[in-house]
Amino acid sequence: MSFFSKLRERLTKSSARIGTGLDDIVAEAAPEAPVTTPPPETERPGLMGRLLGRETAPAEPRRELDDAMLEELEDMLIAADMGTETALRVTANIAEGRMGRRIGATELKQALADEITRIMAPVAQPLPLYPRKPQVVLVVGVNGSGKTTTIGKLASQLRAAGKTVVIAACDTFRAAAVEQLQVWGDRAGVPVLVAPQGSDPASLAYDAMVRAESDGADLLLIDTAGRLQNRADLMEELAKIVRVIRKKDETAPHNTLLVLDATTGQNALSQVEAFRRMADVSGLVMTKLDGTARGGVLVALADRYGLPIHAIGVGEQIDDLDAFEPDEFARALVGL
Ligand SMILES: Nc1nc2c(ncn2[C@@H]2O[C@H](COP(=O)(O)OP(=O)(O)OP(=O)(O)O)[C@@H](O)[C@H]2O)c(=O)[nH]1
Repeated sequence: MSFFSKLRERLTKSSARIGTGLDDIVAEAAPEAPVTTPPPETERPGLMGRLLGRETAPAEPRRELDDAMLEELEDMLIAADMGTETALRVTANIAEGRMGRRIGATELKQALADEITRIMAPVAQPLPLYPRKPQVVLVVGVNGSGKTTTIGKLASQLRAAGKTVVIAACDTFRAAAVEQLQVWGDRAGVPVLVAPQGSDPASLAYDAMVRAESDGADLLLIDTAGRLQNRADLMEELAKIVRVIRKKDETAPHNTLLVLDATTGQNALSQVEAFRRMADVSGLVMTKLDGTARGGVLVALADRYGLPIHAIGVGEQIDDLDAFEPDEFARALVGL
């Protein structure tokens, strides 16, 4: 099943479903109100249909767009993790030119999808690849967000594109994390540099730079620890990794990817804040979009930070990393 049908399925099952929410908002005031405006061209039967006397589908319920309806819309978008500021702005834009008009759920969904696409389009950018060798990609994020999995998927895609890749397992604190990365490295056919548990991550990062340079690798992907609860330690650890890799290449790291778990909803926003304070985050990977109805948080993230979304995780398998397609995402999110 494709990601978007998976996402759509989740959204229709979930209590946070935007599409059904929009249907409900329109239906709420619709039954008593007589339909005074003709249905739009798209809802009228075509010429052939009229000639052949085909039945028209029953007219869609409509509701006059007023302040009360806008407020309901705003509340629903906030409940769908879009964040207050973004929900307000999106609602205001939808209202423009439509106030006082009777509108149906399809028009409302289309208008919302257009707004979401407009916000998301600028952030849909694949990971930029540079001629510089090795291109150093520092991968940050809290434990469990999907860093290891994402590095494995990314390494596999880069290899398939003909790039040579080296991975450094710089979360030396957790033996399980290192083992897991080795499994992913094997799957992707990419060497994984490891160090004994508890050893200095920065010294491993340095060794990895030496190895990547001597191998002539195109990219070095560096996994890091994600213990946000020890923020000061983590900040120092990341700063030290950056310091030592700059001894080999003062322009490194060339990308700092923040991996975010989409199922955490609004929490993703505070993780962006925290990691931006610790590292020069250059782009995002949103994982677990296959398992959530909280995709609205991507809109809030894009609207607030404008950080590129390089890829989305849509499952646990090696090829479950997709490019982010704003239009398809918006349509799936609103249930079109
Ligand atoms: N459904 C789904 N699961 C994912 C996705 N990405 C990662 N996971 C799962 O999320 C869990 C955590 O992923 P990891 O890659 O281990 O996360 P991590 O950030 O490296 O965490 P640590 O190893 O604890 O540092 C694993 O069970 C993954 O299989 C995704 O896109 N979709």
